[in-house]
Amino acid sequence: MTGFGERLHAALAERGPLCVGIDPHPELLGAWGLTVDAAGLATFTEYCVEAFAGEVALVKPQVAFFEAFGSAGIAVLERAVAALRESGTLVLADAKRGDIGSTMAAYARTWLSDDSPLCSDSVTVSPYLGFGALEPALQLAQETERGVFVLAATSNPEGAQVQQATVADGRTLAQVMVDEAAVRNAGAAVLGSVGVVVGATLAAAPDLSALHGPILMPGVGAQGGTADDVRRLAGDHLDAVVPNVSREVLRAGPAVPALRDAVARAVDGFAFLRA
Ligand SMILES: O=c1ccn([C@@H]2O[C@H](COP(=O)(O)O)[C@@H](O)[C@H]2O)c(=O)[nH]1
Repeated sequence: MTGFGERLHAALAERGPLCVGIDPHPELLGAWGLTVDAAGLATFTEYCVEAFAGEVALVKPQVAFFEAFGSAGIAVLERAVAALRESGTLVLADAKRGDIGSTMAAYARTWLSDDSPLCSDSVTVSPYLGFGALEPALQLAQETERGVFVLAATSNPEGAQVQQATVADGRTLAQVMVDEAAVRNAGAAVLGSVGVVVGATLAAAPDLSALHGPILMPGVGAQGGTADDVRRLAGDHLDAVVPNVSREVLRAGPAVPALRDAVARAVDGFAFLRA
């Protein structure tokens, strides 16, 4: 197996520069004519897997919407992750984990260990307990050739209160997280496996020039970010940016062809990222 960054780079080139989110909001379950319970969640997720598996480069299940249904929801998530990975579609578990090192090690095993039922290709992590606290996840990802996406500058307006605060040398905390990720990617052949999250809703991105890793850009569509915003924030890093779209695609469901058409439209809208 090659490293996650390299596999992601190849998948984006083959299937288009897009991450599609599986976010089973209660409103969407209702709009799809499904019950807001574990059975509705299972059907919603099956439609998504059928529409996206083998078609999309990266799929990002939002773990919170599965956890909300307890063990039955987690079972749905386990099946979806396995089916997507089996099809060759890379999976990013959006779990945003971050804790003291010993607890972080357990989170890392959950999402990044070969023998875990939730084992994914990559996971989102929060560095705001200190980047060093992420070490168990960074280490396991390296050992198992998986990836992590570190929250740097998130798409929600509240994030700025913490992420735009500055440290002694004048850098923002968001920039510190990007720079820490860059250290981990040094020497990677194509693209490193430590990505960052930079919201498509931001006025400006941190300096990404040294990152050499994937840049997940959520916030397009439902949160107001546009393809032009992605272009503006991507700067010179077109082949590293992966826009995420969740509700904007999912609102086209539940018909599988309609979901696939929505994916195709989104990929077309980001054609400039292939440059
Ligand atoms: O900064 C961030 C980090 C993660 N997200 C997640 O991405 C999707 C966005 O969903 P949309 O429906 O396209 O708005 C969702 O799962 C968020 O938790 C983010 O939006 N911003």
